[in-house]
Amino acid sequence: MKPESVSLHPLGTAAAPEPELLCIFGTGDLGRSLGLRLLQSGYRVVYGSRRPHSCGPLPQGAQVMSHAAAARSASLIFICVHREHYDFLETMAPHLEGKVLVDLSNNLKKDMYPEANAAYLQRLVPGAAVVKGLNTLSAWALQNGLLAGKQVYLCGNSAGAKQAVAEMATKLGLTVLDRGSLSAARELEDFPLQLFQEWRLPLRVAIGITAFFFFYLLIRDVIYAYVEQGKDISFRIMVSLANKVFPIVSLIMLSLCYLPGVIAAFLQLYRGTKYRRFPDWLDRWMLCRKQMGLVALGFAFLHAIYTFIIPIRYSVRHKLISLMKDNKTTPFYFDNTEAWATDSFYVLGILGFFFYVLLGLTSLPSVGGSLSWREFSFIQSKLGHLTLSICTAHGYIYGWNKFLKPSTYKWYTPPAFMLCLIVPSVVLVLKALLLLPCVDRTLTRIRQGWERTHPREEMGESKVTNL
Ligand SMILES: NC(=O)C1=CN([C@@H]2O[C@H](COP(=O)(O)OP(=O)(O)OC[C@H]3O[C@@H](n4cnc5c(N)ncnc54)[C@H](OP(=O)(O)O)[C@@H]3O)[C@@H](O)[C@H]2O)C=CC1
Ligand SMILES: [Fe+3]
Repeated sequence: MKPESVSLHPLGTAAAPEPELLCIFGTGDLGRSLGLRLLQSGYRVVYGSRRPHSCGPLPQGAQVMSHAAAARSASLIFICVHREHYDFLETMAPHLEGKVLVDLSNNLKKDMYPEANAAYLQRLVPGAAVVKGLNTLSAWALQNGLLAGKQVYLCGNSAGAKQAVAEMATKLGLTVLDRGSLSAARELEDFPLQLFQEWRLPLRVAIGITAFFFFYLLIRDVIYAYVEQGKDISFRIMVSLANKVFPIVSLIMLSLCYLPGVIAAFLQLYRGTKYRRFPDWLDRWMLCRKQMGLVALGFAFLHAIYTFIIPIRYSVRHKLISLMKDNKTTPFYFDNTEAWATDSFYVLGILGFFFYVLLGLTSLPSVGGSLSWREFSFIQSKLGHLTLSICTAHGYIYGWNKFLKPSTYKWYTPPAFMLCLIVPSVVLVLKALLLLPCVDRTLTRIRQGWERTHPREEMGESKVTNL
């Protein structure tokens, strides 16, 4: 029997379609990095350049031609040229008829031009479908392949054109978010200009608290010793003073993460509804809680590291050795209470830091994303308040025997650690009030949509409707 004929070609090779050809105008930083990434994702790339023969090194495998020739060969064109040079595209308009143009341009500052770059491009080339997007990427991220899961925005008037760009972006590993029509282009162009937007408030608060406590401690510790005792202990600025400032800032910042939640709860209780907007300042505060927490964690890290180096400092070693040499060791009786206090102080510090790190880890998108909403809110709220309680207790135990000593109040001022306990204590007391069964029940009902209507408001409203 004759055997059945078998194809000697590997499966599907003969039928494999040629990879799609994409065009890039501009052989600058962005053009080159984007081309490289597209080639690595399996596309073919053709560059359109003013100087096809002298445009410098391009990614291996890419072709380079004049703008017109490159535009003819592809249906999707990335415009990697600064807006200032877009005018050449007007003369190119006949070659760009029916093409999808991706505008990746950014400006140096907001409102530089009366219209968005993408709208300007659409006006220059009315026959093309302009899509604004990918402009939040950087040439550096493209070059180094740091794209996985990164969110990019698109907008444009043609659904088909947006679909084509979205498919390409997904293939690069990006997550695409459609922001609607081309009228959103200005908003998209403003995104890259927002420099660390969510970090500004937390950083400003952290710098403010750090500066205040640094000078407060400088006056109380260093200047006081110089003026009252004639001692120069300015070297303490480097470690002792810094290691007092860091935990203080950390604890205050941590409590500032939980204070807006507590204020919001009281506001909801007072208003008897959750359907009224919070004041703007509270909204803004709530939105930067994660950043506040991370700044707090940073300062806690510094405190932990600084604490480790204390025993190896020159001044500490000097003090110990001179005590031993002079044989001036004062009788050192064992005090059980003191032992309990110091051990508890260290243990609370360690536990507090451990929960702090746990909180920080759950704020990472990769970890937080794997948790359900209940798990996430349990960790951020219950574990958060537990961390705050432990760290506050750490602070109280630090000063347990100092509160009543007159020598603590140099120049009639309270020590810094006492001041820093005010905000966390207030937060914890308010939180404890919210946990009272009667308050908690009402708050839970409000959060489930129940509303306490004010008879006066009702009357007012009915009066208005009667008029
Ligand atoms: N660099 C980045 O990380 C990012 C840049 N962008 C945006 O991408 C665009 C390009 O940026 P970038 O690549 O950094 O800039 P470059 O200055 O590195 O490159 C711009 C390219 O535009 C072309 N070009 C310059 N002048 C003209 C002209 N008169 N007419 C026609 N083409 C011209 C040139 O290519 P040729 O000589 O081949 O014609 C040049 O290489 C900008 O709008 C920028 O805002 C957006 C996101 C990130
Ligand atoms: Fe501490």
